[in-house]
Amino acid sequence: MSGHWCVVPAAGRGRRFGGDTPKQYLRIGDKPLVTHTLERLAAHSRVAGFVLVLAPDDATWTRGLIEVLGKPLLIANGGAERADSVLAGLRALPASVAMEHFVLVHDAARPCVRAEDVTRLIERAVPAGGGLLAAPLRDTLKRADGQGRSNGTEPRESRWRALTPQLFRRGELDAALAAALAAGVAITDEAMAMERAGHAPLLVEGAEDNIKVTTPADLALAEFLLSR
Ligand SMILES: Nc1ccn([C@@H]2O[C@H](COP(=O)(O)OP(=O)(O)OP(=O)(O)O)[C@@H](O)[C@H]2O)c(=O)n1
Ligand SMILES: C[C@](O)(CO)[C@H](O)COP(=O)(O)O
Repeated sequence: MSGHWCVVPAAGRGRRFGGDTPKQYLRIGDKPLVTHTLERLAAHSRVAGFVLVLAPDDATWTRGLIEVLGKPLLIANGGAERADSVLAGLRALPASVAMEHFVLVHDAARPCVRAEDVTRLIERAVPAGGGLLAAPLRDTLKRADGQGRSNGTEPRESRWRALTPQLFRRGELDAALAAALAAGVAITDEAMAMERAGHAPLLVEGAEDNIKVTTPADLALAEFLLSR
């Protein structure tokens, strides 16, 4: 059974997190957040290797930092936005990864991803032509008026929160991201670029605890989740 390479965007600055150290290099226990993410994915039998996308000036953070057991790890330079970084990562994949082969994209900032969710995504999204882990919205959704008050309630039926990994054919995702970036469209996940290109990504329900570390409170929650 063949494996899938994974592009891991890790070139962000963590502005919402604050502080001088980009959040992906903050330590949880004895290792940086990004290493937890890579090791969790590397333990999955269907993950073949990684392209880790780093900010060009992050070399000092990564020296000797990333030991991922037993799987190839390539490095690519990230861009201004996450979508730029993901496209750079796709273009750094080995030539052995054919354009029709499915590749995973997973945020470095999501260290709690569950192996069974990655398995479910691969098994369901490959036959469907591509898809993403997502969680159905279970809270009531309010629309803010800009002055800190609610001025309405959004329908939550058929509303899902996109997670990662997301899984698409290398060539189709490259083309969709390149087209969206060329058109100046602000793309926040791979599925958005694929939707814009006319695809219908499969929503594969994933665990709510596959959190993205965005704020200090998220880091504390990730530390708890990883300690279980
Ligand atoms: N130009 C960018 C921006 C983000 N990312 C990565 O994409 C993932 C999700 O992005 P986010 O959580 O927004 O991280 P930051 O962009 O660092 O956060 P902020 O928006 O608060 O600066 C992270 O692993 C981040 O490192 C990236 O590779 N390249
Ligand atoms: C890709 C993502 O994690 C799906 O929810 C999210 O869009 C990333 O957003 P960010 O602002 O780049 O963290």
